[in-house]
Amino acid sequence: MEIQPDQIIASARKFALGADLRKGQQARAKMNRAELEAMFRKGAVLPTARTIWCGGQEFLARYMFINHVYPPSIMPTEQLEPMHIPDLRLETRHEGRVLLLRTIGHPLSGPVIQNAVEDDRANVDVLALCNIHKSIPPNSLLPKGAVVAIKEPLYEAISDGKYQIRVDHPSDLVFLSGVEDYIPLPFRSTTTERSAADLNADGNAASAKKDLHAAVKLYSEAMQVCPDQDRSLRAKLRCNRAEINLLLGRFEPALSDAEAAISDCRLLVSDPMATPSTTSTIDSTSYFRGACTAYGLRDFAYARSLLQEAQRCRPGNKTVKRELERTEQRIQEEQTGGYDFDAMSNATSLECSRLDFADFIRLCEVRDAGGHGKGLFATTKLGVGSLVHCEKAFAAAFASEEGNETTVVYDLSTERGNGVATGPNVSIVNVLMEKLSHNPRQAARFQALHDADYEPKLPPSSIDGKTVIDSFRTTTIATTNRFGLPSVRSSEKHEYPSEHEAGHQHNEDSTLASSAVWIVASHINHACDGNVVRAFMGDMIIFRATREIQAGEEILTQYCGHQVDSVATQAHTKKGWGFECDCAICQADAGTSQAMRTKREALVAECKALLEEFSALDAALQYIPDSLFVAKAEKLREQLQTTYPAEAFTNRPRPTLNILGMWLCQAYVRRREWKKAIISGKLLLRDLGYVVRVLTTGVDMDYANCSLETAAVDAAVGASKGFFALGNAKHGQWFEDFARRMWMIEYGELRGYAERYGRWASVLILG
Ligand SMILES: C[S@@+](CC[C@H](N)C(=O)[O-])C[C@H]1O[C@@H](n2cnc3c(N)ncnc32)[C@H](O)[C@@H]1O
Repeated sequence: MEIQPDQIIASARKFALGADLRKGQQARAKMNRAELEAMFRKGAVLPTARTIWCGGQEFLARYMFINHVYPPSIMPTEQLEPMHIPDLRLETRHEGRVLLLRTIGHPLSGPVIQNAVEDDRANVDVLALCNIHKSIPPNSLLPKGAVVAIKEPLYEAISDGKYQIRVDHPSDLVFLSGVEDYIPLPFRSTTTERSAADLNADGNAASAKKDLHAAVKLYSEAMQVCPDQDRSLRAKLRCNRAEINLLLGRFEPALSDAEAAISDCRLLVSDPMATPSTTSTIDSTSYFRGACTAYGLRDFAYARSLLQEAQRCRPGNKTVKRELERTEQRIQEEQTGGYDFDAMSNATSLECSRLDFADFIRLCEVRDAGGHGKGLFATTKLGVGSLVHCEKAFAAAFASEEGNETTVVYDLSTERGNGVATGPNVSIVNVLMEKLSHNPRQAARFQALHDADYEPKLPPSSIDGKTVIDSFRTTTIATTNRFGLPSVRSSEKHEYPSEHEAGHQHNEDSTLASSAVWIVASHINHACDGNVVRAFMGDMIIFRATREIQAGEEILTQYCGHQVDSVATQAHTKKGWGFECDCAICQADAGTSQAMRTKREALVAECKALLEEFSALDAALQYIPDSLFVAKAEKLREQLQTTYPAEAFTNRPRPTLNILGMWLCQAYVRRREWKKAIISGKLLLRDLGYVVRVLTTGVDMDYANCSLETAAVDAAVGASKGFFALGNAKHGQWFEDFARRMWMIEYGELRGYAERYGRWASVLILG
């Protein structure tokens, strides 16, 4: 049976209303220890996810609902008053209190990680950790027998009649070593202290088994017991831990370890106990680790200087030489924007979406954009098609990496989900929480992004050895700033609009189940007629100018596709991003009467029906549209045009005309009606805001008010084929060059062009 997301959300909302009525009460009929032990026995698995239908597609999805929004605890554990499980009250956050618990089962992992827990009086319950990145093995997080503090816990009923202590902010859970003096006696650790060398050896063994989280923990424990005077072992431990943190993407702690190891090595040189060969090995390793982490933090200049030091320690080392060359290439890219886009495209695949390229962000700057908050502005004049900005994602979650089982997180208080309205979305928030929690300086950059006035704004701080990050604020920032992106690249066949669909890929396109956040690009504000378009290759976002941009001009992009009119567009931007678009197209449409809008809406529905009818025939037969179809389409197009007040829309895009315009261009090519192919191509370009003048001497094109979409390429291909067929090779070539150039701007590369327009040609041969 098909289940729609709306049904799931409605039943969760009903449940949450019921649960709120029990706020402050004690839980009744809870599971006992035996039941919990059975549920969390070794090897147990959660029931599989439910199949749901979303955006016309079938998905396996798990749902997680947020009913309470609250900030993370900023209190150190020892300053909180201990409580016990029976003190917990439903739907309540227990401020100023702490639960000291021990896990008694084996963790289960779904949208959250759960385990059974007990307090020191043998009361039991369920603990649930939210916002945990899937790369963290549940068993390394909540293994049986772990002693943890849950700061200012939230207790809630969950929809299947059970209860849970819910942790939304990872820093609200603190692992205890068992020696803290506030720990209840039954939870005290009885193990004897082990030497740093033994712990280091265990860390190495865990690392060899790719148990990275265990390895970091062991090296950290070794650091704690390593004698200060054993500088050689300290430096080794730091290098080892840096290597593992590097693999885990925890670059900031990795860099501080590498830098501390470098300082240790400086002291080792003058240490009579240390042998020169050991010192030299540790020395070059620490420089190399430092360089790799600086590279991971995208500080390529610093990475280069550390690699040069590593090279000094180990002249002729091939790995160092190779890394130095790679780093030089990144420095070149960030200075000149001279990317090898073919290499970028070729490097991108379903299996590899995270690319190794630098950012080119030198041509723009972030500054105040008046009523639009901050914005991105050109610092230099940029020509049509020029590369404006290219950036690697700060954090990305790819549907291809996540598999087809998706977690849909839905906030019942804000009625917002991570893509639930139009399609499941993999969890960018979990990716962000992992990155921010271990890279506080990076967290500060992310938290400076637009947060839709979220309160409270807690700066990243370290409490109980953990970086405090508010997962709800992170979700808000991610929702406001992320872009939906294709799993591979924009030019993939299935990622660009089919011939009957106009518009860009945008955030709410259900095919774009992946999403990512780019720090600098997040400052770009919206306009329906933006002056740049974005393309994606893996996790790189590429903006090119669709028209000439003056120095000092604001860079603007389309967040979402065109709606039927400005009222609908403004309602859409208001709902999604909290503002009403006031771009030139929306302003031009403001004078359109309500009667005209209603008429337009009805005509757009008619267009869609007509083109769907045609699609069904076309798919089966490679059908050449007959004259009746074409006449109907032409008439509809003319009627639609009358719904745009002529004066207000002179040289302005009339977005709803694109759908029919694209279809007509192709239809005339298929029917070999070459004059009409040229006329409809020119008309469509005009409807996109280009001013085209075809003179005997050449073609004159004014881009000033254009809105670049695939429709522009279709229009130019139609005109080009028409001119060539009628023997005007000069104009035919001009439009073909224009078509390729527009494709390149829109998709960042020519890949996909031949495939799309080759199909037009193959239909011709058949016809
Ligand atoms: C991705 S951020 C863009 C950068 C943002 N202006 C800032 O200050 O960081 C999206 C937010 O910018 C604002 N914004 C974007 N385009 C706008 C527009 N055309 N008019 C008014 N506000 C806009 C809205 O507040 C929106 O939620």
